[in-house]
Amino acid sequence: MAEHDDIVAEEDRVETVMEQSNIAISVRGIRNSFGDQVVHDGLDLDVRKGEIMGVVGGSGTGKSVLMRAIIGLQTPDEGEIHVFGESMIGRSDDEALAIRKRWGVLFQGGALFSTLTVAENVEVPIREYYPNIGAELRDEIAAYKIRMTGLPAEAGPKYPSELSGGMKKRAGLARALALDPDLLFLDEPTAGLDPIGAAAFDEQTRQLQQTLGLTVFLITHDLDTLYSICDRVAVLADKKVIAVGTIDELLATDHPWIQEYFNGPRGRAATAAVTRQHDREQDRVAQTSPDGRQ
Ligand SMILES: Nc1ncnc2c1ncn2[C@@H]1O[C@H](COP(=O)(O)OP(=O)(O)OP(=O)(O)O)[C@@H](O)[C@H]1O
Repeated sequence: MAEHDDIVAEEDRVETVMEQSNIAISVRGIRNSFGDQVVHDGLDLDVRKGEIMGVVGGSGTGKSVLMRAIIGLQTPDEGEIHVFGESMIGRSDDEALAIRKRWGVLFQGGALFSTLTVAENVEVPIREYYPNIGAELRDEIAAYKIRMTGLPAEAGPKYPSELSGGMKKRAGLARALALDPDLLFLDEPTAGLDPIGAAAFDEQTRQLQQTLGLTVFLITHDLDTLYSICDRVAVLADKKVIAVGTIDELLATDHPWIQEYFNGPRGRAATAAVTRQHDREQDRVAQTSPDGRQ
């Protein structure tokens, strides 16, 4: 009997290790507060490697605070946060450095330095983390990242004030990609963009995620973004993550906020848009495949 228990315990341990090796971000039981205001209490979340995890919730539910806690800008009162298996809480800056180099962050609004050009902004993390890289290589990397995000090369010498909203977001994305990250944090990347610009930004994010094998933690209020590019969605409410899953899985829950959010008029419009897009793609495939010749 004891032997059987040992085998079961060992199997559980192996399963846990394997499961964890597939996890990029693990958050367990965190509590975040500001004075008397408790923003999170007992919040858990796992983000799998290689997925785009959308993070939604009403205004003030603590989506940005959660992101800031994961990247070490906010120290939780309690709980554990692991990124790529490394504990992020209670680490010195030096100890956290190796992990910090593996992520890039696009803050709300882009957060570009207004006195630096786009290229200089992209070079900031390179200067910070790799001070021995020379100016010529730094310039080359910046130019490459700028092109990668769909900006024209001429954007490099421009200042943020000379860019449109969409270009600013792309410049912020180029800076987030400067160190070839494995993990990308995007805080409301399409906020303030017109629908065409937002769809183009989503498409860019999806392409980058697929070609670079990125894991993406994406805070958004944009239903189109959730439907078109997120593999799973985490819903914040009541100081916790109340549900995680594909949109279909979330729709199967009966939480009133989730139902209201995804089944309200905007949710239905986003579903209809995705269905139309899907039908168009099916038609295109049917018309171009030899079997589908009409
Ligand atoms: N530095 C801070 N000091 C005090 N309170 C803060 C601080 N940062 C965030 N908060 C509070 O924490 C709560 C959660 O804020 P957060 O910005 O994470 O919300 P959010 O879900 O991202 O909201 P939104 O969707 O409106 O961007 C808010 O009530 C906010 O006022």
